[in-house]
Amino acid sequence: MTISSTSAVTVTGVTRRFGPVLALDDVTLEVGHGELVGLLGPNGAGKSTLLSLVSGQRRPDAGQVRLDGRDPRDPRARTALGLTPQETGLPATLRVREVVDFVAGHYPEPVPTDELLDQFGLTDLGRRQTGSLSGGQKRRLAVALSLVGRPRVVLLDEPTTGLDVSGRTALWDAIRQYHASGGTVLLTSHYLEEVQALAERVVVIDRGNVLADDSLQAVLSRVGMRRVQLTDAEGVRREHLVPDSDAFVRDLVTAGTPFRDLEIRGATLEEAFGELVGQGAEQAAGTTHAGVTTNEGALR
Ligand SMILES: Nc1ncnc2c1ncn2[C@@H]1O[C@H](COP(=O)(O)OP(=O)(O)OP(=O)(O)O)[C@@H](O)[C@H]1O
Repeated sequence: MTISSTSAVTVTGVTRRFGPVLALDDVTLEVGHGELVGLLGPNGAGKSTLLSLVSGQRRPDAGQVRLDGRDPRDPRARTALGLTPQETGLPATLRVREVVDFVAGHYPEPVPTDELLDQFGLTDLGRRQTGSLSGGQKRRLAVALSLVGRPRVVLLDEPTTGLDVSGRTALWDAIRQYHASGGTVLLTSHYLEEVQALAERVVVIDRGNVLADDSLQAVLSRVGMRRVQLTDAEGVRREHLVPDSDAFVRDLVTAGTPFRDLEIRGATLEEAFGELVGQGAEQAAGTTHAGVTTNEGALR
């Protein structure tokens, strides 16, 4: 892979250990300006470690990380960076508006506080102390704070975990709006639906290794199976995973098998992810089977 020094983020041959744990194993990744990249992987895959290296919080044991062409441990490289870590410690006695004003005060051209609060549905909570906010409200504020300085690059570690459906949708809109204005986003998520809804490019990581790095469409197409759903003559809804749905339906018709309410769709990102991570685990363990636990589209 050719690494360009002018990319938003470049990670070249990066290895990071924590004692005996190899969190990242010779990882190379490039994120161009204006890209929206979803970083997927099961628990402990190395996603947060990667973000902590890109944000300059940690140093790689080997390899190089660059943010806008600079070492992210240099504070000047981080002036154009926004970050929402998995957990954000908000000062409990400060009001929402005060926290936004405080963070905004560190930037030359911050988003006006009213505009930011409105964008994240926080206007009515502006006078509330952050300690009294619900988990979902705190999360929305944490993501809002990452955008207050009009960053060029934003790293979001599981931005919508703990949010209800409307909170998640509002946050997706805010992320899309930021991206549409030219911003670069690297986000991790356990919600595959979220990555499928937002990302143009997907990087799948497991056990510190990049298993796939491709467009969303290309990752989806790795799972060649089609899902055919139909209701049979007894009124029972049945589902078939088949490589060629046209041939499958043709065979049903030729055989005179009665069916109704036919639905055919391609693979979801969840299926593609399961296949990719399953393959990686098989290679690592030399086994023939590996499972991925899924729960309502969330990977844990
Ligand atoms: N400070 C640390 N000390 C020791 N081990 C660590 C430390 N930070 C991370 N690790 C280990 O490194 C590996 C990668 O962790 P990381 O947090 O990057 O995974 P992740 O993909 O973000 O997982 P999750 O989806 O659970 O957040 C894990 O085995 C983790 O236990």
